[in-house]
Amino acid sequence: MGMRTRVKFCGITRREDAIHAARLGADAIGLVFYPKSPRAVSPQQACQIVRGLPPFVTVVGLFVNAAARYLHQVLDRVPIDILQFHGEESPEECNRYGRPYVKAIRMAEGVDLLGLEQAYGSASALLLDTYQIGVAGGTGQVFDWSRVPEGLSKGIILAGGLTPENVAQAVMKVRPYAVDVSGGVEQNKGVKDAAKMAAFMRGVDSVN
Ligand SMILES: O=C(O)c1ccccc1NCC(=O)[C@H](O)[C@H](O)COP(=O)(O)O
Repeated sequence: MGMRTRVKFCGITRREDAIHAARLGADAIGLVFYPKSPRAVSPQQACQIVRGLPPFVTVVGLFVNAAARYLHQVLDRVPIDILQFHGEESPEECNRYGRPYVKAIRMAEGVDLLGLEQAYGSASALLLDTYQIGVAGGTGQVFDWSRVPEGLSKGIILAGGLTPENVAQAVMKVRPYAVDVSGGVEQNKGVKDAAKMAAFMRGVDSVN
């Protein structure tokens, strides 16, 4: 049996969704600190969401080209375990906070993943997300999974348009370290659907 694929539920805005994620055995929840996102949370909301979360559920703080000052403000207030940079942050910027981080790569045409893996050598993992002009992330669209090259040495976090229906196929095809989902388990933007979250976990477990 191979290693179990980790699961991250991203764009959590309600405490009950965070607790449900933990009960289902999710490995991580993502909080979006990007004011333009419909799933954005303030530091205060974030603290309420993670309060009472059981241990060993990783809290990921997602930022898009954020000012260092804002990022420090969030880190001072919210117990974040790992940063996710979802914009055009350079490796130097990602390293500036002395915290583990994941770098999101939008799968635009011609993207050189092997080169990016070298450039972001200090990243814990690369997160691969769908490229859509003018949208920073949370597109709800899949990209062509066959574009993930073999020979990457870091774990891949697969994102972009995953759903309870397609996640098993995605895991079989890409064999990622983890899968990351937002829109595919929502009722409305920012509001997760408990049944869809459970179905998503079952989809992942069906392959492991
Ligand atoms: O969720 C957002 O609104 C968002 C905005 C800007 C940058 C990133 C954003 N979300 C990132 C994610 O939630 C994940 O990449 C997600 O797994 C992909 O989203 P989805 O296709 O909806 O599953």
